[in-house]
Amino acid sequence: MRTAYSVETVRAAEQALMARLPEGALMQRAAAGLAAACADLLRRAGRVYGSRVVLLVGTGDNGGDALYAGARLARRGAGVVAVRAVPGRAHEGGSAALLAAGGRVVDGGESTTHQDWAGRIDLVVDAITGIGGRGGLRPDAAGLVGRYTAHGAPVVAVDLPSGVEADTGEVPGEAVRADATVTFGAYKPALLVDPAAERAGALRLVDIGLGAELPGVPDLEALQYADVAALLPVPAAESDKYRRGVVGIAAGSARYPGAAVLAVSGALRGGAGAVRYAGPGGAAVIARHPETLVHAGRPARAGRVQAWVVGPGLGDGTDAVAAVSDILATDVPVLVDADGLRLLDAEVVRARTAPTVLTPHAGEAAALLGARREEVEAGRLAAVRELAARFGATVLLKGSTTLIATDTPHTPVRVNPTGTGWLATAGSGDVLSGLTGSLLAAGLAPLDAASAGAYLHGLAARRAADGSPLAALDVADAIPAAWRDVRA
Ligand SMILES: NC(=O)C1=CN([C@@H]2O[C@H](COP(=O)(O)OP(=O)(O)OC[C@H]3O[C@@H](n4cnc5c(N)ncnc54)[C@H](O)[C@@H]3O)[C@@H](O)[C@H]2O)[C@@H](O)CC1
Ligand SMILES: [K+]
Repeated sequence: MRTAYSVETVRAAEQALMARLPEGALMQRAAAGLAAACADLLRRAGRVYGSRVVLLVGTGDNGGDALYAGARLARRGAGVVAVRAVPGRAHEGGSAALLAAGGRVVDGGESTTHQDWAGRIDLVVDAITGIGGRGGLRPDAAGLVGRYTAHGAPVVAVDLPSGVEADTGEVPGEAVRADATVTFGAYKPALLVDPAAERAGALRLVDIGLGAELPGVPDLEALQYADVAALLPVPAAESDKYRRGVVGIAAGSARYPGAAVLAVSGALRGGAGAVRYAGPGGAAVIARHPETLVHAGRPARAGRVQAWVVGPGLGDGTDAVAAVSDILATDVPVLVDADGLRLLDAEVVRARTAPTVLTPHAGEAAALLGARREEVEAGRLAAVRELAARFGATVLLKGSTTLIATDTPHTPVRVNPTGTGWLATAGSGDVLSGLTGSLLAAGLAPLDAASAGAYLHGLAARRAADGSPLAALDVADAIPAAWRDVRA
């Protein structure tokens, strides 16, 4: 499990650890890890000796980390120039160390030899702000970043790309775009949540001994292969199709019969023992998936299921309204997606005795919150938490970073690490809801079903796309391969 902690938690842990260590020890650990990461990058393109490194340093400890790391690189023969974002102000001990190692310290506006390096810089280290940064880069700092990154040298961010909001992943103004980020002690939420995360590049976590001081429950967590493998249902010797779980799908309409086929295609690969379809798309479903149990009438009369999926392609006619109300009235877990979300009443969802999972994209989430789509995209973490609280539900917010939150206090928000831009294709959400519903029917808890579903779906999409456009059914067809990857 990859975990991330808020700034407040990281600072508290650092305080506790620092109290037991000699002055400056933590910064030295951070600097050693940063220097090693920079040296790796320099070696990949050539060698450390004789390379040219520019450190963009702010006034705080983030700059201090870079200055001490720069001193280490200078001692290995790199040419290192620290450029101060604020004239005359940078971490004193770090500046002295760099100077003593043969590096230089200059102000942003100064005309010095390092400017002749333009186009010949091997590495830019961004250390303007770390967890102490607020409100996007200030204009002079942004100007400095623009000047030194214009020639395309690789950029390594220290702790965080400067200008992003550490706790939320928001990017309120100008921010650094890094090729790699070397972070200390723990991941911060911004490193896992877009739009900040896509500015961080490859992540490297440096152990500074903070682990024992961090609380057991993080703010965010991202499942990895082994975590997903442990969640996936495996049929026991005595299992039969009913014991493995039956998932009901209420999707599709005369206008959108394809949504029924897509949701069923996801559900068939999700571990439930049988898929029951209720709605007007039965003929299309059977034509593609003859193993489905179809029912043409209202879901209430479709027979017993262990979980329902309602919404994809349902439209907003009287049948759609009836399907949503029938299904929300049941005492089994329900996943509501797409058109179903437009017919939701928060009070009805809150009053349910069994769990409810909502799977909106940013536009649907915005409609549920009464906000603008851009607001949801800019503040994904706040949006998913707010929706979970308002509806008393588990909410999977789809998008460039898919997030899953529950309304249970002190439960980390899950970040899905898989996926591909090619997944932004019509019908792929229908496959995800079928798949996740199937995992619910197989007995996974809502948070686990949603996060394992998103993980498999993203992995299947990567396999199916392999660098080319894909269709939603391709994603469904690749789910078994993704499942095998995870369990391998
Ligand atoms: N606290 C600790 O124990 C450790 C901290 N470390 C480093 O220290 C960093 C935190 O240091 P600080 O608390 O000094 O804070 P930072 O160095 O992250 O930033 C604070 C400084 O940046 C300026 N600033 C804030 N917002 C700005 C903006 N938008 N544009 C330009 N300048 C801005 C502030 O005026 C302040 O002087 C961490 O991110 C990490 O890199 C590491 O050395 C490991 C140990
Ligand atoms: K930084």
